[in-house]
Amino acid sequence: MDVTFKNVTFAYDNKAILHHIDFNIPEGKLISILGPSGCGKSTTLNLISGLIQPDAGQILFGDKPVTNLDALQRKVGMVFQSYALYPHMTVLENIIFPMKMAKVPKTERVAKAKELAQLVHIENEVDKHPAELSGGQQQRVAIARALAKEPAILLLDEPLSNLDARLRVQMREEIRRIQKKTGVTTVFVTHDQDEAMHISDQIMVLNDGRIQQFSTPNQLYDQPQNLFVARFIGSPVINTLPFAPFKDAFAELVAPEILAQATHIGIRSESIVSAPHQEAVLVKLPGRITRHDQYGRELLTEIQYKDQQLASTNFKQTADGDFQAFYLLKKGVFLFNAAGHKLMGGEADA
Ligand SMILES: Nc1ncnc2c1ncn2[C@@H]1O[C@H](COP(=O)(O)OP(=O)(O)OP(=O)(O)O)[C@@H](O)[C@H]1O
Repeated sequence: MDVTFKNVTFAYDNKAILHHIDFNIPEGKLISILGPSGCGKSTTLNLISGLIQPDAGQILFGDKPVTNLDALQRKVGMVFQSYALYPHMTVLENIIFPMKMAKVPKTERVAKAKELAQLVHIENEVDKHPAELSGGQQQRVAIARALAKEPAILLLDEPLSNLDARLRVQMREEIRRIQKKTGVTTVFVTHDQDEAMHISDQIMVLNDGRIQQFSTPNQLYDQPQNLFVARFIGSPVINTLPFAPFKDAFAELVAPEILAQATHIGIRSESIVSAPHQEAVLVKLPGRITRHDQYGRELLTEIQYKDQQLASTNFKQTADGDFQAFYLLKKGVFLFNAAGHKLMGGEADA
């Protein structure tokens, strides 16, 4: 089922949380809502679920307006950070519970619960109680229980934050697999850009109750619409510097109106190279290597250009203090105006 928000606004006690939000979540896709703490991610999810209602605007599931329907009527499945399993019930009983509430006949619900246990790879633990399971296993049960309702939409609110780093990576792959297998439209809330980038068909980047960009992971990285998205997506974080020291070097490269408006330049670390190979070069600049740091496989090189420091992850090792030319590639260099809007970079032919 696809989900549409039309001009949705929401406030807590007169404090505006979401401002005129418009979006469409396509059917059968996995969408992440990504943004810093307090930006309105859970509020957006709760509006989709029907736990809260908007102050203005419309919410549709498919063609059907659901703005005034509660969570039960909307048929959503929810999984939270805390697994919220029933401790006195076995795994199988936990998965069965929503079907029991929906008065699904007994043999049918037991068969369905076993099928779901298999889907989430928990079939060998069905007679255990939640306390006997690891965090990852408990989250599998929570997902199976949410799917037992045959929800129109599956909503996951930071479901992996209680797991350790390795298990998080494993479980995000699992969620992706389960979502693909079931085809259920899924909305996943996270503040972890790496998680969102790996799991999603599309990512809605929120900041301060406003959608900054709603695109595929690659588009967010290669074609950020503003400085916030450019800085929020990507690791290491993009170099963002004042444009003034670069202005002369860019005079021949960009239109005069862009040159006049640009206040900041964003440069991805891999777009700063010591020698260009096949890639399209934007500009050659003089610089001094000030530092090299090896982090596992990654060599991070610090380059001084005029009074600015740039970090590259795509540089050949040379002696520190060396003067040498470096190159900025076309791909991964962006110019922004004072309001943070992108003026140049990330075009399809770059
Ligand atoms: N029940 C509530 N009453 C009043 N204010 C609330 C309530 N719930 C959330 N807020 C406020 O609404 C804003 C958005 O909260 P929300 O939980 O949607 O953010 P979030 O992006 O999910 O954050 P986090 O990543 O920290 O969970 C925050 O400023 C929060 O303090």
